[in-house]
Formats: sequence, structure tokens, C-alpha cells
Amino acid sequence: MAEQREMKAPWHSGKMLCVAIFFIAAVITLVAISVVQNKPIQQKYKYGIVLDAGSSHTALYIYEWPAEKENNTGMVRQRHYCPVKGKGISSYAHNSSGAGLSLMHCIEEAKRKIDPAKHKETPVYLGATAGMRLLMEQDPKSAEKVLSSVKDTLSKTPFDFQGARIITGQQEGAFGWITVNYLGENFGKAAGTMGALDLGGASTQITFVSNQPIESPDNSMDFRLYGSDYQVYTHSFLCYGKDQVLKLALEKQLQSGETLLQDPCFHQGYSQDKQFKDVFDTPCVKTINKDDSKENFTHNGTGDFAQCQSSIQKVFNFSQCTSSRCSFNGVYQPPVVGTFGAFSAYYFVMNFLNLTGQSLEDTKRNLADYCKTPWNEIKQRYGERVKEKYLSEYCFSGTYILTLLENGYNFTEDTWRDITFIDKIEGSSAGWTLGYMLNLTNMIPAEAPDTPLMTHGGFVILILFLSIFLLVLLFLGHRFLGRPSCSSPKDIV
Ligand SMILES: O=c1[nH]cnc2c1ncn2[C@@H]1O[C@H](COP(=O)(O)OP(=O)(O)O)[C@@H](O)[C@H]1O
Ligand SMILES: [Ca+2]
Repeated sequence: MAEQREMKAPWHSGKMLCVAIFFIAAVITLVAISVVQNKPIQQKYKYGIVLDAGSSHTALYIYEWPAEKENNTGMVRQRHYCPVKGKGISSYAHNSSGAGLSLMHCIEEAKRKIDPAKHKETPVYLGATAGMRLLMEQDPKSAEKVLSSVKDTLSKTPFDFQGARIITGQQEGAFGWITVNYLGENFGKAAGTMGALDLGGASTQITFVSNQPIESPDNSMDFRLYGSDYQVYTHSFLCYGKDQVLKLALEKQLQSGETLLQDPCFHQGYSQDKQFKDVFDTPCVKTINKDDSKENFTHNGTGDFAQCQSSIQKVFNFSQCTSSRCSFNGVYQPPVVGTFGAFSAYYFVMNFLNLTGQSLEDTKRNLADYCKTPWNEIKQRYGERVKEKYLSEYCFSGTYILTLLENGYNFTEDTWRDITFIDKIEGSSAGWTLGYMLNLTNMIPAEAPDTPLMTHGGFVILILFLSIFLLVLLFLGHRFLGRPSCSSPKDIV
């Protein structure tokens, strides 16, 4: 009897232990499964739409981010890009209703891309840049009509319309800088931020954190982002986008009143009849066409990089500066410092010319070779896949970029290496739109958000690790201490 009692006790404790092991294992497995499986259900996405109404064209961007992480840096990503067909909204000055209509195709696309249940809560913003700034200067009534037309269209969409405005050059520069540093996750880090160089058709912006006090309040902006203070130098040059500078350069060459223009910035063999009004009909060109009896001029190319550079240098005024130092046109600029991301037309042009990632000297040599290539050869090489207008202008645009960076902003052979020509960072376009949305939705906190103790992935691994550890512990305990078993008492005997 006594022996039987002795045998019953370990069987009883063994059974208890087995039940405990299975119970703990089941609970841990269930917790782990639920943690893993529930995640996508808990992960709610939010969306935002920004329309970039540039001088040459409009583009719609859809951004998305996980709702619970909207204050963490780098969480907002570009989900979709839709280029609006046709020209920029400022080209609708004489047909303002067309401006709003032109956006419809991209709005329809956005409706399909975003879950209909989210339409009502998705903000939509339109920001217009230098094309509309110029139209506002030239013909404010038409500019207002164009803005009303786009407001009208956007307010009738199912999205949450948050306004259509002309943004200032300062905002354009600052938001571009915020975008590249947000995507690069540079805020709040010791390594510092990256400067931003944006080249458009009608204006160009330079924005960076200077290592000197900023002398002019107009060029200074202060931000507190993710727990760090930033004083940023920014300037936007209206009329110094590449399309307006081409007009300025043509104007300088046409001042002699000639109808035949031999242009070193265009390829040899290029010859096109153009209208004077296409050069003079912009507030950027201050002179008027002296001889209005003639409508057209012939634009011929001679393809000479060095002469093209001197022709472009004439559109900059380097002679007056009332501050300690200037870029050009009397605009104060501290010396460039740190790394720079150059995007928009900087990227399109330098990427087409295959001039990214070279020394300044090599860039110049290769561009000179490209410029002296005859127009026939250029057309044969690229004509099939590149629009003729862009193709004819790459020599000019590349030379303008070099002149602006070297003579305008004072980049040297040394600091040239700090410039990266960028299109996208982690799948999102470099440009002002993302920074604009982050600012308007208050998604960039002044202080660093509390970081969670552990990432989701880390938590799952920890749970699994703990469960394995517990099981091993129980197994060892059972084997070496009590030798209890999950089998029947008969087996033990
Ligand atoms: O594929 C391309 N190759 C060359 N230039 C391009 C290409 N795509 C866009 N661009 C140019 O980039 C510039 C974009 O300027 P945008 O329309 O943003 O003007 P803004 O910023 O001055 O208002 C324009 O000059 C346009 O012609
Ligand atoms: Ca632009």
C-alpha cells in the first residue's frame, strides 16, 4: 500500500506539470499568434494629397503613413504620383476654367488609389509656385481667376479640401529642405542636415544650415524639429528657373535688334524660327522688343560651351553687394557648407547628360563635348525617346546649372563633391510638397517623440524566445528533479 502511495505521488505531480507545460505553451503560442496576426489589422493608414502647381506643369502626389506613427521621422512615404496633362496652371490665364478641369484626370486617379472609406478624412492641398507668382505680378485678375478655378474643382472632390495658394519662395525653399532631411532621417541627429538645391522653370531655391550668423533676416528661418534647433539660410531667385533664364539669355543676345541669332548654347545645325513675343512676354524680361515690325527671329546654334558660359554669365549681376558677401544680384549668401541634395530640374538635366557623380572639371569637359555635338547626331542618338524641346535645350540647361552653382552660389572644385543630384529618397520624390504637407498637418513635432521601448518585431522575437526558454526549463526540471511523466502510472512501473 505504502509503495502504491509513493508511486501515486510522482504520477500526480507529473500530470500537474504536464498540464502546466501545455497550458503555458498554449497561452504563449496564442499570445505570439495574436501579436503577429493582429498587427496588420491594427495598422491603420492615413493619406494626404498635395498638388504641385509648378510653372511648367502640375503634379499630384499621394502620401501615406501608419496612423499611430505619424510623429516619427521618415514614416510618411509617397504612395502615388500623377502628372497632370498639359502645361502649368499659369498658362490658363486666358482660359481660367481650363485650369481646374486640367486636374480632373489626376483627381479621378487619386479616388481610385485611396480607399473610399478614407476619402473624407484625406486632406488635399494645392501649392502654386513661380509661374503663378509671375502671373500675379503681370495680371493679378487672371491669377485670381485661375486660383478660383482650381479651388472650385478641388472643393468638389470627396477629399477634405484644405486650400489652394501661391506659396512664397521662402516657403518653397524651406519645405524642400524639410523634405530631404525628413526622408534622410537627419533631424535630431548629430551628423547634421543636408542643404537643398531646387531648380524649377521659373525660380530656383538654395537652402542650408550655415556655419555663420545669417546677416539678412529675409534669408533666415528658424525651426525646432525633433528636439534640435535649426537656423536655415534660404533664398529663392524668381526668374532664375531654367525656362526664364533661357528667355533672359535670348533677350541679351537679341538686344542688337537682329533677326538672326547665333546661339552658342544650342547645337550646331539647330535652326528654328521663333517669335519675339515668346522671349519678351514675361515680367522677368524688363526690356521691350525694340522693333515690333518684326514678329519672328531665326534661332541658330553654334554649340560652344565656353561661349555659352559667358553668355549665361551676363544674366547675373555680380557687381553690387551691400552685405559681407553675396551670391548674385546683390543677394546676401554665406559660404556654402556641408552636403547638398540637388533635385527637380537639376536632376533631370544632369541625369540626362550623365553628369552626376563626376568632378567639376570632368563635368565641364564632358558637357563641352556634348554641346559641340551636331544637332543631327543628337537627334539620331536620342530623338526617339526624348521630347525635342527638352533635347534641344540640354546643352543650355547643363551650362546654366554649372554657371549657377559655380559662379552664382560659389561652389568650388572641392565643394562640388558635396552635391548629390537626387530624384527620390526611399521612393519619395525630393521636392517641397512633402515638407509642405508635414507642416500643414503638424506632423513634425518640435521635440523628439518618446521612442517605444521595443519595436514590434523585437517584441514578437522576445515572446518566442521566452516561450522556448520556459519550455526548456520545464523539460529540464522534469527530467532531472522530479522525473514526473505525462504517461500513465503503469508505464512508470
Ligand atoms: O524630363 C525633363 N527634362 C528636362 N527638364 C525637365 C524634365 N521634366 C521637367 N523638366 C523641367 O523642370 C522644370 C520644372 O519646373 P517647375 O514646373 O516645377 O517650375 P517652378 O518650380 O519654377 O514653378 C521645368 O523647367 C521643366 O521644363
Ligand atoms: Ca518646382
